Amino acid sequence: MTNKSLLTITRPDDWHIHLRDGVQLKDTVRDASRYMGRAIIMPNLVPPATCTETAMAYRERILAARPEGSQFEPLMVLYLTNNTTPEEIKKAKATGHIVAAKLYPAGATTNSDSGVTDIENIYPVLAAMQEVGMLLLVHGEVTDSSIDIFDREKVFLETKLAKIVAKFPDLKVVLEHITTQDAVEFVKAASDNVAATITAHHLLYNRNHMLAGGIRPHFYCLPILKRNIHQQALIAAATSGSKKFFLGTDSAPHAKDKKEAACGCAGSYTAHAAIELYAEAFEEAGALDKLEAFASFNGPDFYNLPRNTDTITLTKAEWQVPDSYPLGDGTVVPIKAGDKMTWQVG
Ligand SMILES: NC(=O)N[C@@H](CC(=O)O)C(=O)O
Ligand SMILES: [Zn+2]
Ligand SMILES: [Zn+2]
Repeated sequence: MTNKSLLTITRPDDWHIHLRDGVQLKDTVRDASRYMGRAIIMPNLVPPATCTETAMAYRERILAARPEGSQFEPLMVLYLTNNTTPEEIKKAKATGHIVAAKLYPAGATTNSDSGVTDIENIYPVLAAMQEVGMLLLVHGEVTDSSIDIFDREKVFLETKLAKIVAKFPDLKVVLEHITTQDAVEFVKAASDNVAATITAHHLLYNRNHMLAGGIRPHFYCLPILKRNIHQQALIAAATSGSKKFFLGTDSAPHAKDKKEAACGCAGSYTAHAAIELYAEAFEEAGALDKLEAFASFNGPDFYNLPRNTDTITLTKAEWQVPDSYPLGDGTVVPIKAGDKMTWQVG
């Protein structure tokens, strides 16, 4: 339902989020579970969740960190390494709680050092995933230091992902947090087994927001914000009505001092206002009527899970984002810190 000041949609889910661990968990889970029904929980912990036991133990810690009465459901993901076995995939799948495995090319992003060094190393694992129906989630960037950082996603599609989807046509693949027109085109041209998540920050911002008139470290995330034409292509994809694109915030908190540093960490925090940020982007594009499918239908449909059956309501009401939020024993500076937002849930 839409009218001038209210927007009611089926309860959304977040198909890509980092909740971290330890003392940070109660803060990240509180924000993530505010209205998201489920979330795909990224496994790039230190050390990463590489086996069924560690992923399931992490799930228990997340469940324990939920606010009283919360029904928030964490959907777990195995972190693929060169040593992952097909047996581990089958064991993980049998739990019913581990729904995907994540390919981090080694060194591509935050906590990816244990990732896969050569994708051919995991072909037997991908075959097992295809067989049991476990999704492959991909951080799609090459790590070759000779490739320009702004080209790493495009080169990954051409040199790596094209091979994977050709060799494993029945494997369901989600290209995570896409940032380029090239990725939009790749996903559109691929079979129905290939989809993509899009973050709110890649819909709202381009590299000028990060680099023009001063460097703004809280916009620094991977894959890095690209030029405006890519932002426009992402907006067009998200609002197109195509079932291949869905909500994944990639909300990735780092403590303030780890971002505001000579060598700052990659990752932007958006879970404090996830659907509100997407609503601003969709409204700006004149496509608020497309938000529900993107946020609440396309994800569960692709994962073969039921859609949520209840609703949330966004209200057109201005509020100011705090300068920071607590994050364990430190703080995190969220996207739009100190700025006004125009949609509110509640
Ligand atoms: N997106 C990021 O810039 N950072 C993520 C990792 C990731 O999703 O690549 C993180 O864990 O901090
Ligand atoms: Zn990533
Ligand atoms: Zn991520």
